[in-house]
Amino acid sequence: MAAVAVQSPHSAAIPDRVPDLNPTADSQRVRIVDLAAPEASTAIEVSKACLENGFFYVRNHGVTQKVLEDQFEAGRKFFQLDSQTKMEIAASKSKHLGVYRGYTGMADESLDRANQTQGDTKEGLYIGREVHPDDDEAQKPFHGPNQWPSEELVPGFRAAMEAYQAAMMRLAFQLLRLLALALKLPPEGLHDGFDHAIATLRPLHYGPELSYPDKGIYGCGAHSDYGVLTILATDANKALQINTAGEWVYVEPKPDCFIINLGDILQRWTNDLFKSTRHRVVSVCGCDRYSTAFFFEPGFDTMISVLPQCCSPDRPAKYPPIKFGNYLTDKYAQTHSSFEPSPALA
Ligand SMILES: O=C(O)CCC(=O)C(=O)O
Ligand SMILES: [Fe+2]
Repeated sequence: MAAVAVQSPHSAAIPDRVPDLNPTADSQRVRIVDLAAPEASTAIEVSKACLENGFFYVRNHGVTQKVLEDQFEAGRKFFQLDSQTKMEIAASKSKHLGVYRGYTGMADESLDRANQTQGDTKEGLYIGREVHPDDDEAQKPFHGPNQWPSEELVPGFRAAMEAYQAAMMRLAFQLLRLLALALKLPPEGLHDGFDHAIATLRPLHYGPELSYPDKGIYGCGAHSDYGVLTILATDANKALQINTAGEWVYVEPKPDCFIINLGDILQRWTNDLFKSTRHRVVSVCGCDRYSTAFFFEPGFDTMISVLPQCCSPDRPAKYPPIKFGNYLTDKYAQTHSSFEPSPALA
C-alpha cells in the first residue's frame, strides 16, 4: 500500500476533538503474511489468521507501486468531478442491464442499518469484469459492461483501473491457493467455482465528516464482506476498525501491504472455521480518505456447499448448499438503497 504517496493533502488537519478515542490503537492482532516466503510456511500463517479473525496484511505481494498509485490517482480525479457528472454513470442506471456497476453517491449505502442514523459518509464506483452486452454471459445478473467516466473527463481512468483489476485478479488467485493449502487441500482445491469469478473493484472516497459512533454516524457502518476475500488498499489515514475479541481495534495502514479479509461466503463454506469479521470505518482525520476494495467472489452459478474437510461427526455441516448469485443479490438489496434485483431474479 502506498501509504505516503497517496496521503491526502489535508490529512495533517487533525481536528481538536476526535470522536472515538477508545479503540486499541494498534493492530497487533492482525498478522503480516510475507508472500515471498515459501508457500507451505505462508499457508500456515494464513491459516492462523483465518482461524483468529480473518484479517491479515500481505507484504511482497507483487503489485507494482505504479499500478497501485495510478489507480489511486485516477480515483481521486474521478471523485473530484461534480456530483451531477458522477451521477451520469450512477449504478442505479445500469439496473436495466441486470448489473450494478457505476457510481454510488454519499450516503447511498448504509452497511449497518440497525445502528446508523444516516448513510455512510462515502461515495464509490463499482467496476466489475467487463462483459460485452452481446455476450451470453451478459444475460446473467451482475454481468455486463461497466459504466466509465469519459476519457475527456478523466484521461487514463479506465486503463489505470483495468491494470489494477488485472493485478488484483492475480493476487486473489494466489491467495485462493493459500486458503486451499491452509485447509489442507491441494493448491488448486478451491479453484473450481471461480472460472467466472464475480470480481469487483470499488474505489472509495470518504468525505471529511467526522464519525460519531455514539450518534450512529460512520464513514462506513459495521459489516462483514459478502464474498470469499477482499483485498483492500488504503491511504495513510487510520480509520478501519475490526471487531475482534469483543473490542473494536484499528487496522492501521502499513506501507507496502494490502489488508486482506475473509468474507461471509468463505465462513459458510468452511462451516464457520474461517472467520468473516465485522469491520467499520470511523473517520477521525477530518480529511478526505481514499481506499480501494477488491471483492473476490465465486461465479454466479457456483453452488457453495460446506467443505467436507470442515465437517466431522462432532461438527456436522451447519448450512445447506446455496447458489452464490442468489445469496449476493439478497445482500445487495439489504444494504443499498438504489439497488433493485434485476428482472431475471425477481
Ligand atoms: O475503506 C475501508 O477501509 C473499508 C471499506 C470496506 O470495508 C468495504 O468497502 O467493504
Ligand atoms: Fe468491508
